[in-house]
Amino acid sequence: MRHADAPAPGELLGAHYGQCFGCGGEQPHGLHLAARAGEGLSITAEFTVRPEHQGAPGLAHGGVLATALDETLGSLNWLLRTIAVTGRLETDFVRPVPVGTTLHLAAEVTAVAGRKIYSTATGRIGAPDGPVAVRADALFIEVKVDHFIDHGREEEIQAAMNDPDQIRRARAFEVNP
Ligand SMILES: CCCCCCCC/C=C\CCCCCCCC(=O)SCCNC(=O)CCNC(=O)[C@H](O)C(C)(C)COP(=O)(O)OP(=O)(O)OC[C@H]1O[C@@H](n2cnc3c(N)ncnc32)[C@H](O)[C@@H]1OP(=O)(O)O
Repeated sequence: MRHADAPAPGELLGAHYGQCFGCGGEQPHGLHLAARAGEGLSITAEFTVRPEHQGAPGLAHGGVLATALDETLGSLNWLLRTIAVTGRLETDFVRPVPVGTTLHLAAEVTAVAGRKIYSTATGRIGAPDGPVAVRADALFIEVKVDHFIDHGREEEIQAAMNDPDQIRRARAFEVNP
């Protein structure tokens, strides 16, 4: 079920962490992916491929495209107000994606079973109804905030803990009645 306090359909979701390679605004080479809440348990997102994202000349690296899918699927957490990490990500690369392309991504939750959140996403070239370039199916696993505190490098964890905005976000996610 979509959480009662989930962002409204159409609302832009901010970054869950400023240094995130997928969505963070403070990460110069990151994807700067911008996600928006959809209806029900769905999300849309856009990501424009820049020269620093190349694999082959003029084409996006597959791992970067997998990151865009991972980040979009991870954004579904905002609708469940659950903290979850990627356990499994199965990706289909259907078409090459040139530098300069805006990839239009759409993701939805397909099932939740205990801590397991199943979801699926597509990325289309140039427009929300453009040709499909990438697809992914994922399994995210719900974790407590301790997951990050226990495993993250000390200096970034300390910086995050000293950032009231970051703490507020973490707490907001953990409240999941
Ligand atoms: C003050 C600090 C503030 C910080 C605040 C931060 C707030 C941020 C908010 C939001 C952050 C979101 C960030 C999103 C970023 C984008 C998404 C990513 O890229 S995430 C990074 C990549 N992923 C990992 O690094 C996971 C590494 N893996 C693990 O840590 C563990 O393996 C983990 C947590 C995923 C599972 O470990 P277990 O010990 O908790 O649980 P077990 O019992 O193993 O699994 C639970 C169930 O899931 C299944 N499962 C687990 N992994 C599976 C897999 N790979 N395939 C199939 N099933 C799997 C198991 O079979 C089990 O199922 P059964 O309950 O028995 O039915």
